[in-house]
Amino acid sequence: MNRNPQKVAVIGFGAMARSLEQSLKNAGGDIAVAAALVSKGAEVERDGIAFFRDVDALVKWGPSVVVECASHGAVRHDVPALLRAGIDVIVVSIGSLGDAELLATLDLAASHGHSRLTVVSGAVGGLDALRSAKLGGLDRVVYTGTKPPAAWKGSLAEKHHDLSALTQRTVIFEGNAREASSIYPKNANVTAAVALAGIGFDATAVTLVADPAADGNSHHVSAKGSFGSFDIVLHNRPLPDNPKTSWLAALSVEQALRRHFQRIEL
Ligand SMILES: NC(=O)C1=CN([C@@H]2O[C@H](COP(=O)(O)OP(=O)(O)OC[C@H]3O[C@@H](n4cnc5c(N)ncnc54)[C@H](OP(=O)(O)O)[C@@H]3O)[C@@H](O)[C@H]2O)C=CC1
Ligand SMILES: O=C([O-])CC(=O)C(=O)O
Repeated sequence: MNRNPQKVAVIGFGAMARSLEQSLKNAGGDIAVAAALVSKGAEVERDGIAFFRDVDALVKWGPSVVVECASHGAVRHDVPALLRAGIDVIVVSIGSLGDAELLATLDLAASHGHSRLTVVSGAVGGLDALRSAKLGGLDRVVYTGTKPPAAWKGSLAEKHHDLSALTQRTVIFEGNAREASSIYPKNANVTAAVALAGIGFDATAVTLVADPAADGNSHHVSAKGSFGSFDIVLHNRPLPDNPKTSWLAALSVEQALRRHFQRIEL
């Protein structure tokens, strides 16, 4: 297994990847983003980073681990090839895993390449408790996500609501995690994290809200089962470059990457 901390690559070089790169740089350790797979038309340059526009070229470069910070499409089109090539991948666009066929493809690719796919906790928390509670039996898991109207721009919510004219808390989606994570691929990956840790994509109830009074992205997970019950609420600050994405999601990627290089996982 290649564990060279200087051969870390990212997929995508948007708000989250840039936050990760800067945070690692500020920390000054030996883990650094050294390569990035970016979209064909992307015009990006950064000292010390090799940019690739094709997954095969990235495989040839030989990353020790790849951190996906891009999109559901990247998980679908690029991650299987990396896993098959024996490269471990950390994914953040986990709403894509609501597609059972894709999940099976990734599993097969990892098995073929003797590699490992790690799913981050992202912008949400309490997943360890949810995973434990699941073993005793869960009756109900409910997720409610609230973001300011601007964070829903460019999503399906815009078709049904005049987001800039909203004056009160407005429910923009009610359903389950499978639908939510697929309809809102840039806003509802957290529903997949909750679903995977708990009672699955179909049984996890989801409500998504646009609230002009919200000053960040809130995530409320409510679970009930044989263990008892819990309610966890996170009030996350967004990344400066992307109001959709919580800073905590970028930090969870960094944390997963640091763990990848630990001999003792803390
Ligand atoms: N698990 C969680 O809690 C969270 C997960 N996310 C996920 O993280 C992703 C990244 O977030 P963020 O950085 O804020 O988003 P940004 O939109 O700021 O950046 C994403 C970047 O990835 C690029 N990109 C998209 N698809 C590909 C691809 N197939 N190959 C290479 N580059 C690609 C985009 O380029 P271009 O525009 O040219 O396509 C863009 O530059 C989100 O799309 C979402 O799926 C986000 C928040 C929380
Ligand atoms: O970052 C967040 O607050 C949540 C998010 O966008 C997602 O789950 O896709």
